[in-house]
Amino acid sequence: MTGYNSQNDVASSNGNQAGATGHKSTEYIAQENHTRSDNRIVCSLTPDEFRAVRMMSEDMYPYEMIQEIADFLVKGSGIRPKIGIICGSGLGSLADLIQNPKVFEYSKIPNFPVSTVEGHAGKLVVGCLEGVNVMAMQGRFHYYEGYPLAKCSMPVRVMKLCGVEYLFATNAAGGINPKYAVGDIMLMHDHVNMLGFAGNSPLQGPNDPRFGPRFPALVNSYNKDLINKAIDISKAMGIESSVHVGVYSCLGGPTYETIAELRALRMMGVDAVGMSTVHEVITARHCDMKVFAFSLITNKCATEYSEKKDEEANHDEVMAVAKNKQKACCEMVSRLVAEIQKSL
Ligand SMILES: O=P(O)(O)O[C@@H]1C[C@H](O)[C@@H](CO)O1
Ligand code: HPA
Repeated sequence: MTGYNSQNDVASSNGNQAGATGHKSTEYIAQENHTRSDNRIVCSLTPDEFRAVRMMSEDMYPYEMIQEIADFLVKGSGIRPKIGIICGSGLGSLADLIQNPKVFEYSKIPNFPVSTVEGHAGKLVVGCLEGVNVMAMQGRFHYYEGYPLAKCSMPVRVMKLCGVEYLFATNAAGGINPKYAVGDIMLMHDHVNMLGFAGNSPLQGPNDPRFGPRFPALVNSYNKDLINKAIDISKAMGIESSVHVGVYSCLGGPTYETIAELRALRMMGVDAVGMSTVHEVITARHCDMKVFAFSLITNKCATEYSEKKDEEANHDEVMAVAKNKQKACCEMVSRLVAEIQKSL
C-alpha cells in the first residue's frame, strides 16, 4: 500500500465503531508502513505523532459508540430512565435512594472511562425513584483526571440515548459569595465557563446534528420551573434560609484557587466555584435536556491573604461536609423527582 495516510485511517477506524480492535489494526498497519523492507517511510506521521493522533481518536465518542453504550445499559437494566443524576463529590448517597437498583461498575461498561477521584465510586445505578425511572452516576469524570471535556461529559449523551429528558447535576463547591455558609445549597441559575473562555468546550470537534446544533444557545440553560420547585421544596423542608440561587464557575483544577483568582471570580459575579458540571450542562443543553443543578457549599473561599492553614480548601473537608449534608441533598432530589413525576 502506498500513499497511506494514517490520520484518515484513524478517523475511519473510529467511524467504523471498531473500538479497541479497530485501533489495534490501525496501529498494525502504521507500524508495518514504518518498517517496510525498502525502508521507505510512507506514513505521513512519525510513530509518536501517530500515537498522539490515535490517542485523540480514542477520546472521541461518535454517535454509534454512544448508542452501543446506551443499548448495553438499557438491555442490562430493562429500564429506560427519564431522569439522569450526577452525584457530586461525597454525594454518592443520592444513588442509594434508588429502588430495585441495577448497578453497573464503570470498568464493566464497554468504552466507559473509570473514576479516579476519592468520593466518586465509579458506578452507574439504574432503577426507580419516587415512581420515576432514573439513572445515577456515582462518580463523574473531571478534566483534571486527564480526560478531555468531551469524554468527561460523554455519559450525558449516553443518558440521552437511554431516554433521559432531565439532567440533575450536583457538585461540591467553594462558596465565594460572602453570604454563603458551609453546608448551604446553591441552586445554579447560570454559570461562567472559564474553560470555555480559554477555548475549551465539550462540543469541540465535528458536530453531529443527531445530538444537537453546531451553535447552541445557552441562555435559560437552567430550568426555571425546576428552580422554583426546588425553592418551594426548601421552604417545605424548613431550610430556605440556607438555600440560595446563584452562579457557578468551573475551573480546570485540581488546584484550588488562588486569592487573586477568587477575587477575579467574585468580580465576575460568580457565587460558587468548583471543577465540574459546566461541561455536563453544556452537553445536556446541546441535546435539549432540561437541566437542574445545585452546589453543596463545602468550604468558604478566602478572599483575604492569610497564613492560617485551616482557611485553605482541602478535599477531606469537602468530603466531610458532603457526608454531613447528604440527607438534605437526598431529600431535595427525591422531592423534586416526585414533583416531576406528577407532571409526567
Ligand atoms: O465532582 P465535584 O465537582 O462535586 O467535586 C469537587 C471538585 C473536585 O473534584 C473536588 C475538590 O474537592 O470536589
Ligand atoms: N474550589 C474548587 N472546587 C471545589 C472547591 C473549591 O473551593 N470546594 C469543592 N470543590
